Amino acid sequence: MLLQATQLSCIRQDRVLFEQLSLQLNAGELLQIAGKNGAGKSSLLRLLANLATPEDGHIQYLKYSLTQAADDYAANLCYIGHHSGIHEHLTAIENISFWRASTGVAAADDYPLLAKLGLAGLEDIPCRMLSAGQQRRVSLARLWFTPRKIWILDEPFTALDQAAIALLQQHFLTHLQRGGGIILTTHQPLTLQYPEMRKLELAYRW
Ligand SMILES: Nc1ncnc2c1ncn2[C@@H]1O[C@H](COP(=O)(O)OP(=O)(O)OP(=O)(O)O)[C@@H](O)[C@H]1O
Repeated sequence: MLLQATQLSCIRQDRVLFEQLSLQLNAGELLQIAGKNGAGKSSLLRLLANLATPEDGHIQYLKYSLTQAADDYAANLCYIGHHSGIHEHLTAIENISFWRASTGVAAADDYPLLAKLGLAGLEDIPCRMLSAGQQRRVSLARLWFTPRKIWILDEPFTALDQAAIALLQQHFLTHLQRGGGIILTTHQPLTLQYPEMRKLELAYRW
């Protein structure tokens, strides 16, 4: 088991988004968190990414609590939230070089990767000049070179066209086959069959 959350509670603006919520993520598994707008999906992902603390409950990475193993967990996690996380003044190549350097991944020729992501010819212009979908592609490029076991992805398909969604879903499959795990939210249907896939529906609570 990669990740286990036990009896989590989360309160935002005096509203209990969820309580006594437990889940687990195994190697090779994709877990989709579903629910209406405002149900608390992003809030749950932020707890699972150790970016916020639950009101109650605890989270374990392997057999360690996140408070004990925060650094180890961070080194094995790739979290991509609603915002692209790219530096708009830097080019796609510079953004990737920055991520590589900041996560200790060796430098490499990233032009082929950007071409694979449909960004050929756009590698060396500031990202602010790219379209929303192209910026999203740059942001997601991390998933192709970051050797991290757990991916937590908040609406990864936002702004992507069908071809990019298909490419990303195929890459999910490769990651799962290598023993990684994925937790994601999406309002769009997943169109690939994954060997181990579960869906957790978060009810909207008033
Ligand atoms: N940092 C915060 N401070 C105050 N309220 C927050 C905060 N984060 C989220 N909320 C509130 O918590 C509720 C759940 O938000 P969240 O973003 O988790 O929902 P969601 O299920 O991801 O929604 P969507 O499908 O629209 O992305 C919302 O009503 C939101 O206003």
